[in-house]
Order: sequence, then structure tokens, then C-alpha cells
Amino acid sequence: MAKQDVLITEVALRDGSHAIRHQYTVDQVLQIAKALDEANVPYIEVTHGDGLAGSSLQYGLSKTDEMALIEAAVSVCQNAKIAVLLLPGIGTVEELKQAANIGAKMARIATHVTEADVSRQHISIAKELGMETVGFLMMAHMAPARKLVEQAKLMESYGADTVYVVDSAGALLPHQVKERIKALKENIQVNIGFHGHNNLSLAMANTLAAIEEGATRIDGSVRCLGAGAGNTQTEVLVSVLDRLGIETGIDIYKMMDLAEDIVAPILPKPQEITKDSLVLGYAGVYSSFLLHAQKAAKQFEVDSRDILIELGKRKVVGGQEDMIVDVAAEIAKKQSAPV
Ligand SMILES: C[C@H](O)CC(=O)C(=O)O
Ligand SMILES: [Mn+2]
Repeated sequence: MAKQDVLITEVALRDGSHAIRHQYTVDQVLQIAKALDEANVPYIEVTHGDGLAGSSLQYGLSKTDEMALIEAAVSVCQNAKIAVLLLPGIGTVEELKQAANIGAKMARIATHVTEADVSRQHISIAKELGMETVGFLMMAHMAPARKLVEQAKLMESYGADTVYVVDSAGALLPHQVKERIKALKENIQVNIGFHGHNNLSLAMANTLAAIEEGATRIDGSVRCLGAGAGNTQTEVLVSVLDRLGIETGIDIYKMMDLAEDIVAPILPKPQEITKDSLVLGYAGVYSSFLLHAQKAAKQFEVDSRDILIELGKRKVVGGQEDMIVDVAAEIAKKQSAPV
């Protein structure tokens, strides 16, 4: 195994699922996971975009049962470990056990940045199942560094091997990432990770800032495939890290090839920063809300940016997707009221 200073988790088959409305097929997962494994990517995350059991009317129905997708990825990987995401309250311990049974080796337990206490049971059961465990603190822009430290310590105490700072809204600026990672580095002993979104075109800068402060677990997504404007682009990231003399162990040419030849052809449209995804970062809104807000905007004939700005003001968090329709209806009502 090549030397690795930073371990990359590829999230195109999980976060990227948001961008294609959870329509992955077994065939696509077989092809992508095999190519990622051949490029020496150490971890590949596979589930519905909102984690295990996310397939629902609320979060979007998957085309294919995620267990079939996980099984497919496991079947073609020689070295890469398959990771699964679980948001307590969406997924349960039952799905976690099922995923472990079919070969998933890493469990990433995601909570809102101030609610790490709900991850205790899932982290400890994942450990009992022999899985590597990650605590995933979402919407990290909504809490100051000292709060993040407090919450990360909880996850560490439950047995997390790594704690991630997750910029779910793509709202953090590089100095804010630095401040948060530095505080974790000074206060917890386990590995520190970073997961960025590119809504303000800062995913790469933020990722580099995190690595500079000591993050060694980093998420990337081929072709940026992810919620909102997507994630830090893996094939670009490994090239930049190579130029910086930071080893990922990943074959750069193979990453570029799989991005161009396998992933690009299945995309309905290239991942880009649109006015709506930009507003996610600007207003600090959960990236997974993008498609729901656009749908509500159409239904109520209002500007999707107005919905997103209002959601940001109300500090709505993941799990409150039903508020999107409420906000759209209120805006429509205000707009049709006589002046
Ligand atoms: C369920 C979310 O999509 C998790 C994530 O990737 C994020 O918060 O960002
Ligand atoms: Mn994400």
C-alpha cells in the first residue's frame, strides 16, 4: 500500500446521490466502485444521499434498494472499504447491522452540530459490529469552535475513531474552517476529518485549510457530485495534494480517467454553482434542501432564492424538510396579499 498522509473517503455514491435524485443503478455502482478501488481510493461511501433508510417521500425515493448498491460495491472492491452514512432518526440500528452483514466496514454517524448525544447508541453498536466509526458533525457553521469541541468530545467518548467537521451548507470561510479544526486538534485525540460543499466555490480552499490545521480524513467527490454545488472534487484534490507533497496513495491518472469516462456520462447535467446553490452557501442552508426548495418554488410560483434566504434566517436544519413547503406557501401568500 502506498504511503498515505491523508485518507480520502469518496462520497459520489452517497452525497452524489442527491445530485442524481437517488437514481443510481447496480450497474453504475459496480462500474464506479471498481474503478475507484483500482485507483486506490481507501474508502467509498454508499447509501441514499440522506444515509441508510433515507429512501422515502420526505427525502426522495431511491431507484434501487441501497443494500443492493452496498453489496455491489463490496463485491468489486479488493482493498477499498465501503462506508455507510447513518442519521439517527432516519436510519436505525437494524439497517446498520444489515449493512455490516453485507460487508460495510465503516459507519459514519451524522448529527446536527449541537446534537452529538443522539449518536451514542449508533457509534457504540457500530464498534460492537467491528466497524471503524466516524462522528459526522453537520452544519458546522452554526456553532462556534468551543461548541464543536464539546460535541466532538462526546463522539470521542462514545468510541468514534474520527470526528468530522461537516460544512453541510458550504457556508464556512477558510479562516472559520481553520479555527474549528485547530480547536479540535488541541482538544481531542482521535482523527479529525473535513467534508466541504462548494456553494461559495470554497470547497477546495476550505479542504486545504483543514489539512493545514491537521485534518487527515478528507471527503472528496468525483466531478464534485453532491448536494448543492457538490463537494470537493476528488480528482482535482488528489492532484493538488500531490503538488503539495501530501500523499493520498491514489493514482491520479486513474482518478481523472474514471471521472471523465465513467462518471461524466451518467450525469444528467454537470455539477455547477447555480444561483440557488450559491444562495445555499450565502444564507447558510443545508445543501440537501436545494431540490426540495426548487420544487416548492415551482409549486407556489415564488423565487427559490426567497425560500432559501428565509430558511437560513429561521436556522432550519436537516430533518425539517417539511418547513420548506411551509415557507414557500407563506411567501406566496404574502406576495398575493393586497398592498
Ligand atoms: C445527509 C447529508 O447529506 C449529510 C452531508 O453530507 C452533509 O451534511 O453535508
Ligand atoms: Mn454533504
